[in-house]
Amino acid sequence: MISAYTGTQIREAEKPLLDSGMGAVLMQRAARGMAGAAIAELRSRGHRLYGSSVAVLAGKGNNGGDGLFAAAHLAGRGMRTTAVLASDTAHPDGLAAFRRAGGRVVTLTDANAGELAALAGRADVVIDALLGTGAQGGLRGASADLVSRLAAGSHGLVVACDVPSGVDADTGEAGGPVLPADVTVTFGGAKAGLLADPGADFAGRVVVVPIGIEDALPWPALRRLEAADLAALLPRPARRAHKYSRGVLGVVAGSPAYPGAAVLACRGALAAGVGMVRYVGPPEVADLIRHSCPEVVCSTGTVAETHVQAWLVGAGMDGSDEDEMQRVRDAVDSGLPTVADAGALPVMPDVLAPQVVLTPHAGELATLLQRLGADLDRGAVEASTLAAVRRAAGLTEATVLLKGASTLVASPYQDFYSQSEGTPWLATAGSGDVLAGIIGALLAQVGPDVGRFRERGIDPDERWAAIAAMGASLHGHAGAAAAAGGPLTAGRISDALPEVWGKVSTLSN
Ligand SMILES: NC(=O)C1=CN([C@@H]2O[C@H](COP(=O)(O)OP(=O)(O)OC[C@H]3O[C@@H](n4cnc5c(N)ncnc54)[C@H](O)[C@@H]3O)[C@@H](O)[C@H]2O)[C@@H](O)CC1
Ligand SMILES: Nc1ncnc2c1ncn2[C@@H]1O[C@H](COP(=O)(O)OP(=O)(O)O)[C@@H](O)[C@H]1O
Ligand SMILES: [K+]
Repeated sequence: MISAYTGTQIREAEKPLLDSGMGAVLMQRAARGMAGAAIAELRSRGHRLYGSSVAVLAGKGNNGGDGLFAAAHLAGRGMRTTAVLASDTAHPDGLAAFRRAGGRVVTLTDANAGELAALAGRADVVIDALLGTGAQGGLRGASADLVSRLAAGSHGLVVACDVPSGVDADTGEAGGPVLPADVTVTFGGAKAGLLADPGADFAGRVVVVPIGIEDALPWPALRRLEAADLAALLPRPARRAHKYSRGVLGVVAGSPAYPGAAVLACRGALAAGVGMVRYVGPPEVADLIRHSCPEVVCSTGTVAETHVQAWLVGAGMDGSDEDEMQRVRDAVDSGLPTVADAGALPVMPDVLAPQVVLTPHAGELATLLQRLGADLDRGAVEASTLAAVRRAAGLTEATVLLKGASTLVASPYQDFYSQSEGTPWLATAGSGDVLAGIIGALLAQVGPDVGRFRERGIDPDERWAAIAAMGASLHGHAGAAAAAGGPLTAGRISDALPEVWGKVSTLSN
């Protein structure tokens, strides 16, 4: 499990060490770690260290200090180093070390931003150390101008110091121009803003450098399940298992206009190991399901008549069929774990419960939040994904999964996840229906098994968020495997899932 923290959490963990006079030691650890990561990245790209050039963009705070010390280490390894100071002041010890190591120093002004962007653009490595966790808002003035020009032109490898400058470490919001990093070297623990869009767009690969504060870190602001977590949490059928003991998922989905969504959701669920799928809905949709996936048991019954462990509602529903909408409401009212997607979202009661997993994309989340009184549109959700998904979980008391390049999951309590195993090829029609099917299948199988989660350090009351995150992770892994670098159609995510599941679940912990 990857744990990520807010800047405030990291500062609080650092405080006892800073109070005991260890500040310089922490900075040295950070700077050494950053220099090491830059060297490793350069070598992996076939560069020789000696004679390569590095430009460090240094702000006036401790982030700039880290960057200057790291550049001093690189100068000591034979690299040609230039520091672009963003203001007249710089971290005094960092600057002194940099000068002693033979680095060249230039100061940014409004007049020379273009010239210095060109200079930095010619360096083999750019270290972005303008702003870190102490940033208030995005880059401004000449620094913003420098970064805009650098980002727009050609440049070498970009290593961000702690966070890409201008990305809010807590939220991932970007309040101005940001230089996209190839690698972000972050200190003491990952920052939540590196795992949430738009921050994740700029972070590149994230490398965490321990600096000695790790034991003092609190409960993380955001977590990411890794393959080992999936291995521990995914169900395995017992020897005496039968289809009912393995979990049955009820599906209320599809409409005469969108029957395919129901098929894709059922196929996702079947591929995710559920014992049985029971479909209840209009005969036209049931006919297509019978033809496309004969494993599904179809009926026209009510929710009360259908014995299941979990429900999937809403995929491909357009709200035109009142019987279907009644089934959606009944499924949610049943109190069983329920994944509610697409057409179910507009008819959800305002207040739900954590075993209801809502799966909006950004546009649907904006509509949901507007209904609950918030004044924000799709763009505002996309600019502030973590805050938006948290707000939705807080208001609805449901588990909310926000789909996107990074998929965020918020429980209404304190657990938050970000999964990003997928590929942009997953942005294809029907992909979300498959995700709903996978999550529904997991809810039916592992929803009742609180022990499994407790053993993995997950509070049983918070397991719904973990299950949603497991679904997003499997969906991403399967999508990446199926795409294999090329285009993808949604049905192939399900086709790839059993093999991905098999590989992941045999990993040892
Ligand atoms: N506290 C510590 O001992 C450690 C801190 N570390 C580094 O220190 C960083 C935090 O340092 P600081 O608290 O000095 O903060 P920063 O270096 O992130 O920035 C703060 C400085 O920038 C100015 N500033 C804030 N927002 C601005 C904006 N939008 N535009 C222009 N200037 C702005 C502030 O006035 C302040 O002078 C971390 O990100 C990390 O890189 C590491 O060295 C590890 C140890
Ligand atoms: N750029 C992207 N990178 C990775 N995954 C993505 C990207 N865009 C979308 N996805 C994933 O693809 C799925 C799309 O779901 P959704 O928007 O509901 O599509 P649909 O309604 O067509 O089924 C979600 O799981 C989402 O996280
Ligand atoms: K930075």
